[in-house]
Amino acid sequence: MRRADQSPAWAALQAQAAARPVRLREAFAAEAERAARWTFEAAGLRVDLSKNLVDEAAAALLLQLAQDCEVLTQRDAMLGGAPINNTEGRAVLHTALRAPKGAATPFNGEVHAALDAMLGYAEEARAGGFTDVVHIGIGGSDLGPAMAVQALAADLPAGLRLHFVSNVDGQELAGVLPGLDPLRTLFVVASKTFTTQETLANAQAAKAWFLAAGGQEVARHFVATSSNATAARAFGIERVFGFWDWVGGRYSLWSVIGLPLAIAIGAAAFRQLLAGAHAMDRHFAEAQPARNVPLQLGLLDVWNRNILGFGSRSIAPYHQGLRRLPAYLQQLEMESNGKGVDREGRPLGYATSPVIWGEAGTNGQHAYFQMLHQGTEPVPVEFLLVRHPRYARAPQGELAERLADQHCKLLANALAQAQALMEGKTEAEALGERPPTANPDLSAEALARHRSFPGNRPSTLILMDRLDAFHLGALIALYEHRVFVSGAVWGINSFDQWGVELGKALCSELLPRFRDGDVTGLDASTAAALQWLRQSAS
Ligand SMILES: O=P(O)(O)OC[C@H]1O[C@](O)(CO)[C@@H](O)[C@@H]1O
Repeated sequence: MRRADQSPAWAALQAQAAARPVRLREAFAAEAERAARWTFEAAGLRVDLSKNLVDEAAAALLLQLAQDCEVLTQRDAMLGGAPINNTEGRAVLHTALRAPKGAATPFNGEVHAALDAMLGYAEEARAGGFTDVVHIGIGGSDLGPAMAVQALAADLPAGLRLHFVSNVDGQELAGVLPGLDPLRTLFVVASKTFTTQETLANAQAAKAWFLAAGGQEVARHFVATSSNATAARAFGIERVFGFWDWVGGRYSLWSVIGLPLAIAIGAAAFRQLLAGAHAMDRHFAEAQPARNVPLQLGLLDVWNRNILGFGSRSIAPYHQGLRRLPAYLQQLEMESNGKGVDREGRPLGYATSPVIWGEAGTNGQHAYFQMLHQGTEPVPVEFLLVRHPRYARAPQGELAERLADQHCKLLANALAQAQALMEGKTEAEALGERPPTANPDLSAEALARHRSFPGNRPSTLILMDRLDAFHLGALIALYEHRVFVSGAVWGINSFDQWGVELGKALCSELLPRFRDGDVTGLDASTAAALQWLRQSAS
């Protein structure tokens, strides 16, 4: 299997970008079919790549690159259950979690037994008189359910509140507990390993609060989702929903880690989430390379990162329910592809994961879009738009009209931003403008330079009819597979995360020093900070 830089297409892509850079204004003027050509459909999602700096020559070379790097062979190995997480000797089978019952996918029987048990319990909990569910987990054991519960808030039953506690900073838990009735609260402790410092600390504290506040029947009020049932039981939790080592933390929403989401939206909707993801899996497995959306997106990511040199990508969901999507995607992409060596441990000579960041629209517009439009470094932006809003309680009368109008404003803002990034404004176009707030002493030419926009800044539109469980499942699976594709081209293992270990180990060494004040052997900066923090804490 070749690595990206061993493919002849690699150098050809660099040459292509240097010799024939794409100018979007001109490309749209010259290509009547450009929007249609670069718009793809999969599993209910419509993805428009036409405002990216790509052309037919680049597309052909990217497909050649994918072929040389055997991306589709790697895809088939993943789907078939080969141990592609080579540093941990594990298969990577989150796709098996959303395959329908009876499908010829690995572990189908075990998967559906665990799913049925989890969904059966979710329905039990929904009917069990709980008013609050507190989910305690971090990283992949938090971000997926936390993001999805917000995204599907319209499906939550009245009278049920979901809380997510992840940070070891006790202020988060302390902000949640006081509003709770221990007799009507369910705690779900989620940790694949059941060794994670933050989760265990929060779970211990929650249990202590529960007992002190008059809670009884820990077995009814605390359940766990973990692949380490022994540790969960040692912690004192009887009911443990298990899963397998071939489910990576950041790919675990589809497993029992999705329990709080299942409680929030119900078993039927959770199955819809799986169905949406499975529809995307099938598309990824079966669609022709030229129309395969995850493949095309993953290759575009390589083009943007390595050939055009863009160091980050901004996620702009124009949907308040998707406000945690950027955080979710940060883990998905940066923990998966933030690697510096290839699968054999050889250093890479090229960049991997971009920085992923963003904020829900339109809020981001009033914060950092200035930089996106006029900053010195172009940042590809991904706009997510939903045609029909959904509300937990349908607004009535004038409010309904006003909110419908606001939805149009939301969508118009998203399209306008993408347009502005692409079209820009030349100095000549800006020359005649002098807004009342402009300094009268500034020359017309200088002002025009301040008010012009370089344009030609790439963006992608991802559209869907409505944000329901099916479409959310498809969307997340789309992102999972595109991350897989870029990782496969880069020749890296996208499914381990050794980079988180050093900090964890050093934290364990530092923690006792906070108690005894011993700074022996520490670097001067760490020692000084630790001593200062100990003093100010007392
Ligand atoms: O589910 P666990 O084992 O508590 O791990 C939580 C998270 O911690 C990490 O290992 C990183 O520290 C993630 O990969 C994982 O999602």
